[in-house]
Amino acid sequence: MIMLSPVEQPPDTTVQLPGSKSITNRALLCAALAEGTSTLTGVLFADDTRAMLGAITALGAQVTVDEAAATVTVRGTDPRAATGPVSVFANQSGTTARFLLPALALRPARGVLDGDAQLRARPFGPLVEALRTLGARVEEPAEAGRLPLAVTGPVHGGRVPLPGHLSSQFLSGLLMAGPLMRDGLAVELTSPLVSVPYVTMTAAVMTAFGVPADGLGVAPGRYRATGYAVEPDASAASYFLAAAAITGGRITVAGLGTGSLQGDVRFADVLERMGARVSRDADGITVSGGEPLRGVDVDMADISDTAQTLAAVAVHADGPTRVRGIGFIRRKETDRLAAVVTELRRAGIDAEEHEDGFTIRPGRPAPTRFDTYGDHRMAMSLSLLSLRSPGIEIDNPRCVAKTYPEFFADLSRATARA
Ligand SMILES: O=C(O)C1=C[C@@H](OP(=O)(O)O)[C@@H](O)[C@H](O)C1
Ligand SMILES: C=C(OP(=O)(O)O)C(=O)O
Repeated sequence: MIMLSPVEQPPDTTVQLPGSKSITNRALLCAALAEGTSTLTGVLFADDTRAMLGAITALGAQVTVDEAAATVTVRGTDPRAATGPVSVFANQSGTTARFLLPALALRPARGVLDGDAQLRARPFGPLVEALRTLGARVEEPAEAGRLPLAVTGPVHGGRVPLPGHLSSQFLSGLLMAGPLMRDGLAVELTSPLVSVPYVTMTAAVMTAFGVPADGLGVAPGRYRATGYAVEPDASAASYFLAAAAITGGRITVAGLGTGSLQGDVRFADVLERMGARVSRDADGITVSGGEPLRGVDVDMADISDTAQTLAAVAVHADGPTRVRGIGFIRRKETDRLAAVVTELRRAGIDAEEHEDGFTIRPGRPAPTRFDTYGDHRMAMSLSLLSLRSPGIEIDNPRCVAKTYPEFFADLSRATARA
């Protein structure tokens, strides 16, 4: 449990955040599949990226880590030449699991993929079906469409139908393995794609490793080793930008410029619509207190990792906030719609769950010990309620280690609290 106290004065600071989880895990996988040795800088070290480091090592890549310098070198491998069985444990990491399964399917040997209980509860069915269509044998020893899974390739590639409404990670994972498939890959989406900017990010990272890709297909080819600088994490940035909006202070997130690959930088646009003052340049994003915050009606299907952050901001607005388009976040680390509404109600806030989102009405949070459901984003978002209200406690705060082990220390420093 961690107890947080309100800020004494609004922050006025610049923060340097750890590297993007999503970009780190893409760059690690592309480097692992590349010819030659790549050097990645600005790398995130957290549970999710450690899971990916373990996974690419199991694939046969040679990895050297310099955590203090946030640097990893990766000598790539060709999984198509693999001989023996391997097993990969993705822990709680959706990206690691959904990106690794297609990579394991490149191997002409058996690969087993598993994760912890939280990840075992998340869907893999569309990926299982797609890999079968592409020529792999997939065993589902527990439950259909759930981890653990065992895959034996090699996949030959070609055309494949894929639903898009559950997660974009299936598409990203298939695309990254695509160039190593004999026939390349052409995906036909059978339902609307969620989290679209993450697929654009996938294509951008693939292109940086020498394989031009669009968001739906890729020709056969090899990745080339490269030097790659990972941007700071834009989802992590949402907590700091929200803190500035809630307190009326100023926080600049360095290194997240207008050219960012991460869709979640658009969380700042939502704050701007709520009345916060936002400025962006090539080096960073700044939020500084503007007018009193207004409620908004917003579709967050592209930036759903920031929906819980917005719920915390919405508590401090002067009218209701309605968030739409994110029914699929019920299948993340927890049912995030139910969790955020349940916890805000626990603090006496008027919050309502909808099939596709939630409505939050402003209020003053009562002293509350919040449950986090083992979801790092519940912990990080709910901690923002402490900025202006006393008596806020967060249960199991260590769950932030999934993507941001130093979150509480960094938030305390940025908002000048002990
Ligand atoms: O591809 C990625 O890096 C991610 C895609 C998103 O997941 P979905 O596509 O499942 O929404 C996001 O929530 C997750 O944190 C990271
Ligand atoms: C949903 C998330 O992660 P993943 O799907 O990569 O486990 C997240 O980081 O909020």
